[in-house]
Amino acid sequence: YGQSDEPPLLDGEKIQGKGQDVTYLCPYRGAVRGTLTVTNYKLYFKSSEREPPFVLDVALGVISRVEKIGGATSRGENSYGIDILCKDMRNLRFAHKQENHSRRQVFEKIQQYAFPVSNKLTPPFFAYEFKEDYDGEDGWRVYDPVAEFKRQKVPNESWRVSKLNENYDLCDTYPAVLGVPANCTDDDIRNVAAFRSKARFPVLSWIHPESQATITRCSQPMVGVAGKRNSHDERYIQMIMDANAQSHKLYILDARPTVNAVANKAKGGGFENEDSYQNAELVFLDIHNIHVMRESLRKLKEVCYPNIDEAHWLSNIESTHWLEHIKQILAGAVRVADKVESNKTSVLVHCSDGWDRTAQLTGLAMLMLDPYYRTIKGFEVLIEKEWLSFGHKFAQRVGHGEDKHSDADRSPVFLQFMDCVWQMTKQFPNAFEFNEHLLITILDHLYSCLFGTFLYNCEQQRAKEKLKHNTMSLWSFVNCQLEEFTNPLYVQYLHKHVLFPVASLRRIELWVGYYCRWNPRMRPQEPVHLRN
Ligand SMILES: CCCC(=O)OC[C@@H](COP(=O)(O)O[C@@H]1[C@H](O)[C@H](OP(=O)(O)O)[C@@H](O)[C@H](O)[C@H]1O)OC(=O)CCC
Repeated sequence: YGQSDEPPLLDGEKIQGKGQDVTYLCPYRGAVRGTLTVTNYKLYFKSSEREPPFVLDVALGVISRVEKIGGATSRGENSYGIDILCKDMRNLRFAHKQENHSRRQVFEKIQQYAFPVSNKLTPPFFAYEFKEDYDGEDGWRVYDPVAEFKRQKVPNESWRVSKLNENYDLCDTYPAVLGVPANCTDDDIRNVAAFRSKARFPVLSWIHPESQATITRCSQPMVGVAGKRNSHDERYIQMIMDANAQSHKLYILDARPTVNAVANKAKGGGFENEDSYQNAELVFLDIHNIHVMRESLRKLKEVCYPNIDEAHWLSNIESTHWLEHIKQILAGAVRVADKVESNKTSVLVHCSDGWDRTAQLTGLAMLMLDPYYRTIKGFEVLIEKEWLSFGHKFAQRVGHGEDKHSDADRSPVFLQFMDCVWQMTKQFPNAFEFNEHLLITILDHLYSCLFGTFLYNCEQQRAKEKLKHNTMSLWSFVNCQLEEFTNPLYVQYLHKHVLFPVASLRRIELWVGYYCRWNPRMRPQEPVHLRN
């Protein structure tokens, strides 16, 4: 056949628009002439004069902003076209010929299908139209909360599995199935939930198989400026402590900087007063909020794309503070893991809402403490449990389908978690069954909206949308080709269970494989065919 410029189409994918004789202004390879095709899922550019052909294959979900460059009167070379800002650290610029009148159609189709929620398309995401067999793998069956509790030998004499939230009317952002102290009553739970922000009361994340020390998680107590107390909350935390016979102490690790924890009092929130929680020790971990992290990544993108100023590389990276934030998160998780493992003492982790920094800390600590989560299936369970089922607001933090690129609720919280996981794989190269390609693939599909896995903000919404029935799980795609995502250096650790990464800046590296992935100079010569 001739060199067709038609994109390969997925099941359910249809071409919506096409621009002939468009020029992609590649920051590294210069101007590339070719054809730009827009479908209901992706943007596909293929060069017409190069051998081998140069291809760009970009899921529309990764687009954060589309702008027209130049107008009818623009005369300069390549001064008339489209600028596309992406969520995965790159921008794409295409030049059109005015006389072709192709820009409008292409621009409008990209806008329409990159922001299906803002444009009220039905169904709202391509995930609802995409079907694939994946050798019969069903990723929706990877995680079952009761089975995961069973793997942790819960229920036991100290912890029970509660279905009080099965209709999500106790806490609408929590999972239906929860681990709670065995001797607390449902009424206790209702009273404790009333004292915690958004009813996200302390529940079990992980229990140490030998010591029975636990990691529990929650949101901030509604202490407020008046310093309100709640005897149910205080007694409940005592029950968590008593559930661990090894220790008469409990650490409450508040992820926030103290200034923000105090500021939250002004909105009725705040933190536990140690006088009210007798045997608890409160520690602040100094991890900044979603706004600081969003700004930090914005600066990092500026430094990494498109060109890298070799002379100022290190000082530019330092000025983004990104690596300090990564270090702070990893150091916080090490403290959680150390208290549980070395001190055999239970830890309660919280922040303001308990769905961003708390998920980072419990997830990372569980990776350090339990080798199961370092397997591919176990890592999938960890993401389903500590991130998806506990209501990390993926749709809002990523902005799925919305054209609100400056939304203050967007923030790279999950990306930071994956960056910390990558740091751990660098420090322990044979402790993880999965490789860097799995981490990058998960992040690509955090944006792509090809799978139902990361859609919406909490379990209740996902149940309502019947995602398990109407969409494919990302884990189907992963589990049908495990060899692609397996770390060849993996040694099934039989003895050494616990990993303590060194969370100091001298050991933290910039994840160039992700942040500079589009810059061929930063990577061994990439194949010309750039697939996302
Ligand atoms: C006088 C008004 C005081 C006030 O608004 O307090 C509110 C805090 C906002 O609280 P912060 O904790 O700084 O910031 C919050 C956390 O990032 C939280 O994530 P997580 O799950 O990790 O907790 C997000 O879900 C919230 O959207 C965000 O507002 O704002 C500040 O502390 C800014 C500095 C004053």
